[in-house]
Amino acid sequence: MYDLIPTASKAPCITVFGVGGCGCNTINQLSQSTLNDNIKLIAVNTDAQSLAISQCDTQLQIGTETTKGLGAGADPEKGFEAAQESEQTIKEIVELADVIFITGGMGGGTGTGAIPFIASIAVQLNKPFVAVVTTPFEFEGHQRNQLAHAGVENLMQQASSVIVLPNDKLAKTLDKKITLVNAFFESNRILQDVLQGLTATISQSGLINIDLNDFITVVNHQGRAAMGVARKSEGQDLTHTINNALNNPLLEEVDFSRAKGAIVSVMATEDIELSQYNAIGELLQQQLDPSAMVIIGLTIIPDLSCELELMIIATGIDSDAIEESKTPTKQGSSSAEDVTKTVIIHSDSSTNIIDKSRNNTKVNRIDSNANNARFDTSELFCLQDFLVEKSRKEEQKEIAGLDLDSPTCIRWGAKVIGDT
Ligand SMILES: Nc1nc2c(ncn2[C@@H]2O[C@H](COP(=O)(O)OP(=O)(O)OP(=O)(O)O)[C@@H](O)[C@H]2O)c(=O)[nH]1
Repeated sequence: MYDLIPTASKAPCITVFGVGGCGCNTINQLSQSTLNDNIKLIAVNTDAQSLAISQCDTQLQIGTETTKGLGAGADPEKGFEAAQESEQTIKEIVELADVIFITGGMGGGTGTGAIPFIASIAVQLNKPFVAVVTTPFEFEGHQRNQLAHAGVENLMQQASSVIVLPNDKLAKTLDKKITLVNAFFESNRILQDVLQGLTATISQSGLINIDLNDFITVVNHQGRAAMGVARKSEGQDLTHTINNALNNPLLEEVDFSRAKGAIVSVMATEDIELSQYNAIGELLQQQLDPSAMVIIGLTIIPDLSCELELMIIATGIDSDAIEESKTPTKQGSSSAEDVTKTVIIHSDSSTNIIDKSRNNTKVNRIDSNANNARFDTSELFCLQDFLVEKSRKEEQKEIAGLDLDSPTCIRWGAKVIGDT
């Protein structure tokens, strides 16, 4: 029923498409940070000039015939046609990925038109993906906003997990004197935080890995997705940190309790106590629907600059829960400072070149089952056994005695994936 894959096996290939001007800015920012080398960043644009100044290693100019190297002129039809013209190349890139993130700004031509197209290819090729898009500032005008909202709706037809970062929310939350560039930087940093958290836990670098199939199950829930990040400093209350993550000021106000699933990535120093890890699970269960499938991964980062960091992606939130929850029902609020974080996951990230020779692992979609609560505190107690076992094995400097009947979290040196 299960295949055992040795630790040395490859981590899932995560491809991030940054589409249009906004998407390319995000990708540029991401390329400055330290990322695992299983993450491929692709800057996609119609605008050749903008790509020329991109710092990202892999660039894809789409629609060379359609826009002649210029932008799509705020015409989503053109953006769509441009992506269609480059369908074959997009397919080749998507085919090589195990998990896909697509990011960009809605409201212009390239992002609004090409993001849903790339999403449709991911669906065709049966790849799990999450889309993270911005909506325009109010001052950008009614027409841009309308285009953006139509674009989000269009994307929702393709994507099961769509996270919306309203730029207007940025304007209201951040210091009034902040420059536009810095405001964009804050917004782009959210994606950076989430990606770093996710990749550490989906990859094999986590102490308790999020199984790729669990990830697929959660992101396949139909409906909106939302994400939140927060950090806990010494002496701060854990409940406060969780509330901060659930009330992230830069995101749409959503009612997390209406989510059908959540992926939680915990990053902590080696000093994390079992009781703390346990408390995170219990507190989250109080905040989320009891039937929600919640999966929690843990990554130990010895030189983490705070006590603990938390990243939550909640999925399967129905659209009504977005507009209805203008006033957060949960206690606590957070400031932009709360979401500031620096994570060093791997120091060996190098190139972002796509390796076309790489064999691709086919990822099957799994039917989601909202009533199947995955989070079970009994698993946490296995952690203690796991830690004892780990230190014993480290002393002996050997990996032995894998117990196939044990839950994933207590198997050291092996990753378990479900039937594929
Ligand atoms: N958060 C954030 N939003 C941005 C950034 N750059 C642009 N935007 C937003 O994204 C929307 C779309 O702008 P672009 O991404 O430049 O447009 P495009 O998709 O390249 O489309 P065309 O220029 O028409 O080809 C804008 O209306 C802004 O609201 C950025 O760096 N960060």
